Amino acid sequence: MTSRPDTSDHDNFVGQVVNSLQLGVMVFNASGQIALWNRWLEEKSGKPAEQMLGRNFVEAFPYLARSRVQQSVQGVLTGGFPVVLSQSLHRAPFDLYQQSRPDEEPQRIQQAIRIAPLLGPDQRRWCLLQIEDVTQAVHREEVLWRQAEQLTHHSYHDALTNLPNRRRLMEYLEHEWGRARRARRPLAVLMVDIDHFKKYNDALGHQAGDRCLVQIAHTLQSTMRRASDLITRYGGEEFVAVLPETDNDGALQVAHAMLSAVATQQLAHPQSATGEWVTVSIGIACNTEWQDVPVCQLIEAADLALYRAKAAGRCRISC
Ligand SMILES: Nc1nc2c(ncn2[C@@H]2O[C@H](COP(=O)(O)OP(=O)(O)OP(=O)(O)O)[C@@H](O)[C@H]2O)c(=O)[nH]1
Repeated sequence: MTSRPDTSDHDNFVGQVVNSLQLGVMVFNASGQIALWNRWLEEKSGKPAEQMLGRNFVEAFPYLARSRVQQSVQGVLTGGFPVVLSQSLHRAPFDLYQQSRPDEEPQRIQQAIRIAPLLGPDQRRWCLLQIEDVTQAVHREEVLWRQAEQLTHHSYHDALTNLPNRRRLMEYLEHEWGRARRARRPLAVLMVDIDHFKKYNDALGHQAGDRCLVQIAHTLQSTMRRASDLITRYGGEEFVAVLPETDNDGALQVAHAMLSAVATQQLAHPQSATGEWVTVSIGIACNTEWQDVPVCQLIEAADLALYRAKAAGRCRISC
């Protein structure tokens, strides 16, 4: 059972309750003047109630003139409909600060704001504005977002080279392949493979092999010219590039750029039968004759072309 304090002490008691709340409570009277400013607000704003009571919204918060908060207070006083301001759109409208430790800089409080109508003692509509400190919730949300972004990045990128991985390749290729088929536009797939890479590992060690893969990955990436071009690590020492809006001639140009970019690196390969530097072979498949085949056939065609480039002596391109 709850008991009600003596009526004479009631106002003091309500005042005590309001000042003990761990949230900001502000009340505007029917003329829009601040009629209540609780202790939480005094502490977080550094402004005592005596300084704030009787002031209207714009006078008290000039930095919120014509803001969504001011409009909402006015809307509640005139229309009487409660408003909740989304914390992601209106994170910290009021100048309120929290200092966790004396030696720390005060941090601006992230705020969730509710504005609701009240029936005032003058029987007119007043406005209650509550401010909740949601700094920790916002911080947790940001951490979760960052983690989700990292997870997405890891599931679509290769850990060694940081290039998009095979999963990303297949999703992108399906998408672009569908578009190219619908619009009857060209699309090219290039399969790139490092020559004699097993011998490179055997001669220089697996870690040197890893460094070589990273360098070749970045070199191939540097040859991608359009925003829609995508180079991916297909697996092992194989890379696949997707070039939308690119016909066979365009694909040949990119493949030649890849061969020379790799040659320019002059990565010594002591065991290569092809030359003294690391080289790559490239197979090209273009969709002109493949309008109605599934995407895996385009990859297979590029793979076959790559096989021909290898068989013909490596460090070359085959279409
Ligand atoms: N260091 C390193 N080696 C890898 C990685 N992935 C695949 N390899 C190696 O790449 C080599 C590929 O060998 P093969 O498929 O025989 O091809 P290759 O030696 O390049 O010969 P060709 O392609 O015919 O020129 C294997 O020795 C794999 O172990 C990797 O992430 N790091």
